[in-house]
Amino acid sequence: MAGTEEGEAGGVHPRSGYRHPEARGRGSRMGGEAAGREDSGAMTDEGPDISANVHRLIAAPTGAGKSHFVGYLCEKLYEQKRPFIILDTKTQNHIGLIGLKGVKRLQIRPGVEYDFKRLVEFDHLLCVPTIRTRTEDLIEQYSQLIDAVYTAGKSTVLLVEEAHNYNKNSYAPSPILELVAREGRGRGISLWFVTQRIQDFPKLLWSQCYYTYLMKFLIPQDIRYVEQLIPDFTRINRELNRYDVLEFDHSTAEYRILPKETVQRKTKHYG
Ligand SMILES: Nc1ncnc2c1ncn2[C@@H]1O[C@H](COP(=O)(O)OP(=O)(O)OP(=O)(O)O)[C@@H](O)[C@H]1O
Repeated sequence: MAGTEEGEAGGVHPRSGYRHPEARGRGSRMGGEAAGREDSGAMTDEGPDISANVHRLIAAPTGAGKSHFVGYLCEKLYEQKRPFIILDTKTQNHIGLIGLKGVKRLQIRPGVEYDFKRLVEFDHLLCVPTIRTRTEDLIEQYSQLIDAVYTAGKSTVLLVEEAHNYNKNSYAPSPILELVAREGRGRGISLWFVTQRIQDFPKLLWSQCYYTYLMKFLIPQDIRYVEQLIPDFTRINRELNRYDVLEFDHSTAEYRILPKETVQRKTKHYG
């Protein structure tokens, strides 16, 4: 693999976190929402833009830093007093977040029926499996929970770990994810999909995301696949160092690189 090539991005320092001028101009689905963010040439310290109630995709290979970054985003939501529900597929992945007061951990046990309608009353919820929960059963229960959130019109961010697992295949999205991706924003629900298998994640769901966050990819087929939605990705990927995060805004085709040093966790990450 090519190493990082500082200075490659048309005179813009690739580590500065500022948008590449050539990436502009794919039109805007978000109206003026992205306006007002000026290029200034200074190092960014503003972090990712999580203000908009929009769906997002976080994708990277295993070990690339997804859950570290997701935890960081949840800390930001928490600071802003914005509700979130994490649907985790691992027992320990996000456990550090329960260090934040009011974050409730719910262990989903196989075969147990939950009153999800009541659970959606919690503002900050971390759902985890037991070590014996099969993925299939977990996805079934999480799908019911997503349905309950949607039905209740609970305004929240739903973080869906291993989001590729919900779908029959990459052309057949899970019905509940498709429904919430299409209609959820109107009910205040943002889906934040997380996946380590970008090629298995349905493009139909990805196309509903306004922001994509990517860490460095190493497999050429994955890079070419990403290029279908982010045309310049081969070049951008070369600019990424390990754990750096690319924030790509699909409404403007602009991007920023968040250097790994800026993705600082307050709670402990056990991933
Ligand atoms: N910005 C960062 N700075 C320092 N270390 C980081 C950063 N991001 C991730 N790491 C470290 O990299 C390792 C892998 O990160 P993480 O667990 O988030 O990967 P992942 O993509 O979620 O992996 P998996 O798909 O296997 O769950 C962890 O030890 C984590 O602490």
